[in-house]
Amino acid sequence: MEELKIGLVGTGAIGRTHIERINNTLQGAKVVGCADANVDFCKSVAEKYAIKAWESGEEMIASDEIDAVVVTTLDPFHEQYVMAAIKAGKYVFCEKPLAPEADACKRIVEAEMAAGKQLVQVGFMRRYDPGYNQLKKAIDSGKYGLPLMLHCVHRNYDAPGFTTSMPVENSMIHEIDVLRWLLGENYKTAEVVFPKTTRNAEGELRDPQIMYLTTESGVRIDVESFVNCRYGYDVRCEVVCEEGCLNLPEPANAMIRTNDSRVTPICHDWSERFPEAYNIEFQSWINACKEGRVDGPSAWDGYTAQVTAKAASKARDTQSVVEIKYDAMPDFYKK
Ligand SMILES: NC(=O)c1ccc[n+]([C@@H]2O[C@H](COP(=O)([O-])OP(=O)(O)OC[C@H]3O[C@@H](n4cnc5c(N)ncnc54)[C@H](O)[C@@H]3O)[C@@H](O)[C@H]2O)c1
Ligand SMILES: O[C@H]1[C@H](O)[C@@H](O)[C@H](O)[C@@H](O)[C@H]1O
Repeated sequence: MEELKIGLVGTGAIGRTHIERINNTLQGAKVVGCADANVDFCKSVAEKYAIKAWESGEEMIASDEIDAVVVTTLDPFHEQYVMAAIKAGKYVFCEKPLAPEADACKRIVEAEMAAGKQLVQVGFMRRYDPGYNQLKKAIDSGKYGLPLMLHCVHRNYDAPGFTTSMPVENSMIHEIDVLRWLLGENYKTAEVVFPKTTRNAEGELRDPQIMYLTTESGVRIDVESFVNCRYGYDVRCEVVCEEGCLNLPEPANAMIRTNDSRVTPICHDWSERFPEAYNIEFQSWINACKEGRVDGPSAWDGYTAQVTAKAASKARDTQSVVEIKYDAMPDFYKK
């Protein structure tokens, strides 16, 4: 296959950054068509990139003008387009979370298994971030002993429209996935506590929240989510091992002397913090599709992450510690 022809559904904030990277930075693929519930806006995006605007995502996915699909709609609408791609037998990259309900993720897993071939990759891009990869290499080297505790922070400048379930199910789901990948084990229990709520939280949103996870071997993790921190985008991860402490590197920004102070700017949002991770993630997805395989986070990883998130949500709503139960991984997903 020469160039992979991609149809993208969901021309919002991240959808547009993915069109930009695939068409102007990466190699071997082009987004040739797009669709969105907001048809007029979709047309303006299509015009900007000189690609075709479709009125229906499903029709675009079924069409033979498209080889592969990218889904970047809002979370509740991922399932319908992922299912349409599976039905059409096409590779599909779906932004995280795979779906906001564990049952919906399970339906996708079942549909993919019934199709007889892995087609789905989930957008857990932190697995491709050079910083997290440095942590993984250091842990796997064994030089510092076993990881005992992880202290993590995930702060967003703001989060319009967020409800109380979203810090876990939309935001900390990144940590749920990447820490499971980093440590190579599943979780055993979850707990979520509420510190004092910020005056910047909209409506009923409880923000910040702290999620505690324990792994099967007993590693203890705390993740602070503060989605209205009002100073920038801040992602931190410290892994405390038996004989050493590993810290996620922060992006290198020049220190500036100005106005009687020394300032080191930090990122404003995900697009500034993780551009390399998104580029590596997509280049590797494109290459794998062209070689006829999926080698990134699978539908099973998407399902497992949402099972964990739902347990954490239950823990949050009941203010108790909840034990997490996973189904056994089907052979279909074993590498
Ligand atoms: N990996 C990351 O770091 C990262 C970063 C940002 C967003 N995301 C994920 O990407 C997705 C989109 O987020 P966003 O920030 O771009 O949101 P957004 O609101 O900017 O864009 C969402 C788009 O989906 C469209 N849409 C809604 N319902 C639809 C439907 N039924 N059919 C077709 N289109 C529909 C909307 O019109 C909008 O254009 C979310 O799932 C989010 O969790 C991931
Ligand atoms: O959808 C976004 C995205 O996944 C970001 O990476 C995360 O920091 C935000 O909290 C989330 O709302």
